[in-house]
Amino acid sequence: MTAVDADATEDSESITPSDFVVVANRLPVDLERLPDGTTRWKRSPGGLVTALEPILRSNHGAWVGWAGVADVDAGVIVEDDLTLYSVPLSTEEIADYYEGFSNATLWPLYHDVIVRPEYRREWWNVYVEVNRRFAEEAAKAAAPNATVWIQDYQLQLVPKMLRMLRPDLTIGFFLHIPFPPVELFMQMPWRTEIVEGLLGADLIGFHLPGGAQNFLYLAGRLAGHQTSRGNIGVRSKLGVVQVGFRSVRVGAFPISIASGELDEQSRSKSIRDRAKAIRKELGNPDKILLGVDRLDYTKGIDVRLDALNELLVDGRVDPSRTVMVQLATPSRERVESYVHMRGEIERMVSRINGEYAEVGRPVVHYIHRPVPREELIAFFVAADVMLVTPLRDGMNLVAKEYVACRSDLGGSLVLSEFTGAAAELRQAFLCNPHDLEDVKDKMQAAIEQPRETGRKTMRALRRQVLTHDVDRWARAFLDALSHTGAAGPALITEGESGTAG
Ligand SMILES: O=P(O)(O)OC[C@H]1O[C@H](O[C@H]2O[C@H](CO)[C@@H](O)[C@H](O)[C@H]2O)[C@H](O)[C@@H](O)[C@@H]1O
Ligand SMILES: Cc1cn([C@@H]2O[C@H](COP(=O)(O)OP(=O)(O)O)[C@@H](O)[C@H]2O)c(=O)[nH]c1=O
Repeated sequence: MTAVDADATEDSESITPSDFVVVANRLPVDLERLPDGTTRWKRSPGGLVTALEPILRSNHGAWVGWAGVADVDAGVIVEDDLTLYSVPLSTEEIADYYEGFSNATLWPLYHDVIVRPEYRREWWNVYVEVNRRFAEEAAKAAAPNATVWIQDYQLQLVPKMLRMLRPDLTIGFFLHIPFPPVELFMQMPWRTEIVEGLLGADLIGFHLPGGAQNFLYLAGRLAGHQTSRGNIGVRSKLGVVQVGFRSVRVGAFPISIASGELDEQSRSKSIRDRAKAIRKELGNPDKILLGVDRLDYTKGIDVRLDALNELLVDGRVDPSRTVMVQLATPSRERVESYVHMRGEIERMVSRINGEYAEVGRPVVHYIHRPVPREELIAFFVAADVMLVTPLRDGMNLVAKEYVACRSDLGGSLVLSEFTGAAAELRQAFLCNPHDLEDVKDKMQAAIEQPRETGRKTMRALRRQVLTHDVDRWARAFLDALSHTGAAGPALITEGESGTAG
């Protein structure tokens, strides 16, 4: 392991621990290795950072996570009111913990086994070891009676490990991906260890009541604990698991985006101008269809390409007046199923273009690299039809971002029923991605939607997205956590209080 520039990092022994600690697989910054061998930090503020940054800063918070590159020990980085504790991972640990157990076992199992999960003991052993290191780092970062919020499927054992190290802490856990149906979860050879790992938390949050309910049932069946019986609500009616003297709460807290900020950004002149320029660069088509995803088999990029192909074959879409843009960020590129899927998608794009493109006028524009934020917003503003067709997705923030960017009330959203977002965006063109005819019908209806109907629909969608932002999500979860039995001193949060209870 090489150490990063000693001037930028500090020795963890000399740092004051924090009252609020976030623990996630990735830090909110990525370390970049430059061609000359030196490194530099690149901020990657996603929705989670945006939502938590004010709370973190008001509480002199800390973030524990991996810096995104192998074999580098970045140490502890102290910014004004925020301390970053990096957890170094070796090349072998990335292969076994991140690419292996997290993304070739848990990810496919939790996404309805679209791809067959691989159960390998050596991956599990490294997952346990790496989770232990995250727990140890979190224990160092947390002040007495602090609140610690652990994020996502990569770290499901951390709640129990951390509780054993630091019983004084209030511990929350949030799962960003779906929690699977009971029958699928039962495949997992280490199912009891995972359920018990999560039960180390005081509050376990899921996007949807269904996932929370599945977990509640398994806590009784696999770990033998007493559980509450009533239905779990959205930000309300939490379930309870009795773990000895501790009551663990289980709830549904659908995540969202910084919608107000995005709405404002999308109204700027520079974005509007860029959106117009994009349309012109695409040859001024009547309709621009857009897909924006990590290149992941869960996202159903193949589904929408298949549907478009058939609509073209059937003559229901005119290739001279319609263009599709697919922005696909590279993701988990060393995992076999991702390599395979990339080949499939690229074959489908060339097949459509081979049949229907003219010289200088492809029907499908495919970009396989990360797109800068401003450019992405301009694409949202330009697109007439947004295609969000996952086979399964925990939430899907892209769907909400598209809606937040449409203050002009233009555009239509085709949205898979198998996303968390579909539970909130009911007015979208909801489709079943397993039913190709349904996807084709919804795509065609979205393309042909009359302007006035579209405006009404978009107004309703925007009301939902603008009133349920990521700040509300974080506050609802943290308020519920502060009402659990174990809670220490309340955190300083801003604005109204959440509705969970
Ligand atoms: O860190 P990576 O392996 O590059 O993957 C990126 C993130 O993907 C997943 O996102 C999920 O969280 C979103 C926000 O809650 C949700 O909208 C989406 O449906 C999920 O797929 C993953 O859960 C994160 O941990 C990854 O960092
Ligand atoms: C393609 C692309 C996306 N983004 C941003 O990434 C996130 C994606 O979030 P979502 O919940 O839809 O899905 P996953 O977490 O990936 O499973 C969203 O905020 C996009 O705007 C981006 O910044 N750049 C890109 O090229």
